[in-house]
Amino acid sequence: MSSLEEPLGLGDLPKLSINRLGGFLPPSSRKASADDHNTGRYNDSCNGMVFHGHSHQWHPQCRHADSSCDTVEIRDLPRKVMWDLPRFVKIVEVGPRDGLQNEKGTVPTSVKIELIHKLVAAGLSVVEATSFVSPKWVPQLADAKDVLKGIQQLPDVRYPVLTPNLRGFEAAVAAGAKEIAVFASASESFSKSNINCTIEESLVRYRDVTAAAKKHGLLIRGYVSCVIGCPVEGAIDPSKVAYVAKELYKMGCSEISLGDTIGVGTPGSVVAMLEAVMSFVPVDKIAVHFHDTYGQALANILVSLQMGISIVDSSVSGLGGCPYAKGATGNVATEDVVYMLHGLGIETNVDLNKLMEAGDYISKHLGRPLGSRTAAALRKLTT
Ligand SMILES: CC(C)(COP(=O)([O-])OP(=O)([O-])OC[C@H]1O[C@@H](n2cnc3c(N)ncnc32)[C@H](O)[C@@H]1OP(=O)([O-])[O-])[C@@H](O)C(=O)NCCC(=O)NCCSC(=O)C[C@@](C)(O)CC(=O)[O-]
Repeated sequence: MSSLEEPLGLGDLPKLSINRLGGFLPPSSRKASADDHNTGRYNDSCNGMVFHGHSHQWHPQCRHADSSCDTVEIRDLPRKVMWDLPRFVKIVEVGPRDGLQNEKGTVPTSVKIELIHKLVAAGLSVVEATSFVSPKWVPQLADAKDVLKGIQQLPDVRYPVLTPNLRGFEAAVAAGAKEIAVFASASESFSKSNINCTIEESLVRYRDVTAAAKKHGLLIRGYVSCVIGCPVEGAIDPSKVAYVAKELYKMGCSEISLGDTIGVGTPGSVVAMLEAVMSFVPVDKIAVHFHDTYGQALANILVSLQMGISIVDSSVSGLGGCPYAKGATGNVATEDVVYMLHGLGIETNVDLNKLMEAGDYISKHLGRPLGSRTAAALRKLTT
């Protein structure tokens, strides 16, 4: 990584100036030794804050006088301060589907395919490719078959596609899908406007789809939308989200993605919702999917990580919205998620530079500014 794409976190600290970091971070990620403490080598740079591995407590007042102090790797500090953050987060890139389904104009199939290739080249191991839905409902993705057939699927990369019914499922399999996603809602009103049926009707339908997928040995992702709020019904009770998540899990979804479709969640409401879902679905099977309407998405992701989640959906350049959720903005930008995660010392396997190239490519094609704050800031620094 070049220093410009490096987040101002605990990544490659020697490249960063102490002043820019507010004098807080030490100039190296190696272990601080007792010798360092005695010589006071770290005093200026860390304001006397040090983590004591033996007591598992944060000591803001420590002046490094205790030479027996058993310090932990400084790179690990965020995970200690913020309780057991995961070491690795799997990012599920949803831009080519959730992003492009909301575009007014039609994006050529070749551009969609090139975008997916660029995202995979950036290191993303899951790229949601398209939807096999009714073209009357979502004309933007009417070329689903051509997109899926056109991409060069790599063996270690997943390319899930949305399938709302058996018809979509069969078309997806015929086009080479190895993973499908079913999408239910925790809100009755949204279920009707999005897939034209009640929640219970959708679950019946998805039992057929998931049974067929299992027969074909396909992986199945399950979405619950409106997990915090609905454009019509307002706040959604966490127990409703937990119910739908549990049903999707029971029918064989190996990952349940919880969508704050209109982006109204805050860390407070997200904690309550996740707690309810975690009573029924193991934490390692849960993904979070935040839209950034109120600018809360990164905070919501952080609190989700603190609760043990390690799968995060996001969309390159913040593309997206939902055609049936008026006013909802795009998903949180993948670039911003990667920047935050790398700043926390969490691995993603994603190359931020290459990811930004993908964001640049699609933003230029759509004729709009970069939707990622990280990409926009780094571009300003380099021009
Ligand atoms: C579910 C249906 C199909 C019901 O649609 P319907 O109108 O109730 O059903 P229908 O069976 O009467 O079908 C209508 C027409 O579509 C055709 N059709 C029917 N199925 C298919 C299919 N699979 N592929 C292609 N064509 C299909 C069908 O043949 C018929 O064509 P006609 O006879 O009139 O010429 C429709 O409502 C639909 O496609 N909805 C999808 C809407 C959508 O994609 N919304 C965006 C998803 S985003 C989301 O859910 C949130 C999420 C996941 O991103 C998470 C978050 O952000 O929080």
